[in-house]
Amino acid sequence: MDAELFPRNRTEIAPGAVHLPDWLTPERQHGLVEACRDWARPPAGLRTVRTPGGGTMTSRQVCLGRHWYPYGYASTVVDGDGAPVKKFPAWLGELGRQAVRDAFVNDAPTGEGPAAGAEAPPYATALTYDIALINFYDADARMGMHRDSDEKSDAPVVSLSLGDTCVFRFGNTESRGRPYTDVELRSGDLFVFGGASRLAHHGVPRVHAGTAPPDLGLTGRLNITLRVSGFPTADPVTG
Ligand SMILES: O=C(O)CCC(=O)C(=O)O
Ligand SMILES: [Fe+2]
Repeated sequence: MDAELFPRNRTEIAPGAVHLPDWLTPERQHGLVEACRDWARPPAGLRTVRTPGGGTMTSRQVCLGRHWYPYGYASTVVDGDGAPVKKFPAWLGELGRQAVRDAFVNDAPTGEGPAAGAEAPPYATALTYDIALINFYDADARMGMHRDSDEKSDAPVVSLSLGDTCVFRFGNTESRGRPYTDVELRSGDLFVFGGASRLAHHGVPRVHAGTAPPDLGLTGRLNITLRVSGFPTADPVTG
């Protein structure tokens, strides 16, 4: 690990919102980048998202389990090639549960990947993650302040970062403005927001180009958020 003047520790940014630096091992990061490359291929691959006002999002996106479009979920790419959304793999759901377990255990280690045998909060094992939104950011991409509010479940959102470092702005539930906290998310970092922070506004005002770990083989930034849809008709996941 790089020598740091100030070590990066587990930090509770707001009630229910936790940053765990270096949660993913380099090997796990590599595996996730490879998986993202596969998911990004058509059909139902990486696409530019058009907003109802006629704008476009600068990050590009691919979804698993359910297709997100502004502002809802569908089983096909209704605002793209029309193909069925790719399956959400069971192993990704297990990673989501592990993330929640580690995020809400105070002494979760960092730099060693998921903690083995950490005691789970009682609800963590029952969380059925079934949606992934994967955003790819090039050097100029941003994401405006928004809330993740199209899910019908209040389960925590699990966010995994790969590649370039970004500024992640984590705000409040009332407005897109202050108060907010800017957090640097680097490759391998985990951020989980649930509880009182589940509907907090957040965004990505800046990506620091060229900061990805050289060995990762990724130019740009990938972010994977795992969500529980809470939809009664959610398709079963596959391995
Ligand atoms: O890229 C990020 O870190 C945040 C992504 C996000 O907020 C979203 O996908 O809803
Ligand atoms: Fe979001």
